[in-house]
Amino acid sequence: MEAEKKAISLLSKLRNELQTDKPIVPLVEKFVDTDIWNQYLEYQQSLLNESDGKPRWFLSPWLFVECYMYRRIHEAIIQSPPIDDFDVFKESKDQNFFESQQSIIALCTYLQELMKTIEDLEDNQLKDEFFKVLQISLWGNKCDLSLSGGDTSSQKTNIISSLEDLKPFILVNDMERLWSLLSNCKKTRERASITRVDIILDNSGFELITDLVLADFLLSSKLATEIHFYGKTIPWFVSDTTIHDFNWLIKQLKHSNHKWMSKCGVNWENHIKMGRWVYLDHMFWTLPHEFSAMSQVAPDLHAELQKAHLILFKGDLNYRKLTGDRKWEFTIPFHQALNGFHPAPLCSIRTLKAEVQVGLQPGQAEQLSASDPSWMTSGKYGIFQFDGPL
Ligand SMILES: O=P(O)(O)OC[C@H]1O[C@](O)(CO)[C@@H](O)[C@@H]1O
Ligand SMILES: [Mn+2]
Repeated sequence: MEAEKKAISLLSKLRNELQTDKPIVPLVEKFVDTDIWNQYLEYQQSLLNESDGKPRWFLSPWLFVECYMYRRIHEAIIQSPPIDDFDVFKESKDQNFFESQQSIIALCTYLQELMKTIEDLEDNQLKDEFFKVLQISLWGNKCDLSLSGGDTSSQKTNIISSLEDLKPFILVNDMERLWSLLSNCKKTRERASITRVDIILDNSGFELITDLVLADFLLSSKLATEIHFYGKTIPWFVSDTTIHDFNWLIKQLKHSNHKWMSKCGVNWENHIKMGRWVYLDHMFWTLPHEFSAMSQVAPDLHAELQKAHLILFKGDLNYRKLTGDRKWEFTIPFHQALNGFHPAPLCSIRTLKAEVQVGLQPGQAEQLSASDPSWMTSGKYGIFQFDGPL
């Protein structure tokens, strides 16, 4: 109880700093990333003129301040042993999973049915199925909890039957290019050589299920032979996946009473055991840096990603970090907005929740603004935006 009281008082202090636009203060508790965070704060300070004073909540870049808020929430927890490994968002993440049960059952059933015939599918049928699981994973990204302030945001309808109706909401659609890349890898792959797809995960609960369905499909269709998943080392943006969420979810499936749900759980655990699926994390994903800084700030991670044949970045926050969260012209090429970040061919799979979007056709953004003013932030629109081999 003493620890809880302490954490709550630290969190109240944080809320007060935020609400009254106080200066952003350095982190105090020693942790693996403390020095890097404090250096980044100094860098933000260096961008200001003398007269502008200190970085502050209402004034500093949103990407930085929003990441900092989640890192300070974590600081309040690690400063309060013995509850220093408590995940303040765990309850809402689990709730999202349980509330999405029906959709999860539908997905697991769909996947297991597909598995029965996958070996016999013609190329064009396989491509159709690939596009389906990609779209499932895209719309799975609607269900994050940070947009709703942690309120429930689960998937209650059957996503598979909605795919056709949702197609007009895909603003950039590079699915064909993903197919070309992976089907080419499959055709030209020598025996025993590998095709590795890395998935930079976003939210736990329903979205994670959709990502695992995609990952399982990639293996079963032989479009890939190995999947590396990246999650977060600390609770992040309410719903993001940590190793505990990842393991918890697979266990939930495995022990489910539903035949196909538990089959998925068993298969997925097996993928992990056999090393076909590898879960990794790295502190870089919970730093405030944009991805073009990765080769400098986290060269080991950058070198690791270079070994992938394709990297899929799930979610809105990853898109903001890919593009540096800048006020880009809507028509600027994605490649340019990446600002030199290209460890391997990569694709953003994201529903739009923040005001950054590049690579649109001339006039497309203007048309959207006229017909649907909240198009950039409602999560209603989505993209598959690919930056191919150089
Ligand atoms: O889980 P996702 O798709 O990264 O969404 C997180 C997004 O939600 C917000 O926290 C609130 O809209 C954005 O700032 C952030 O980019
Ligand atoms: Mn998220």
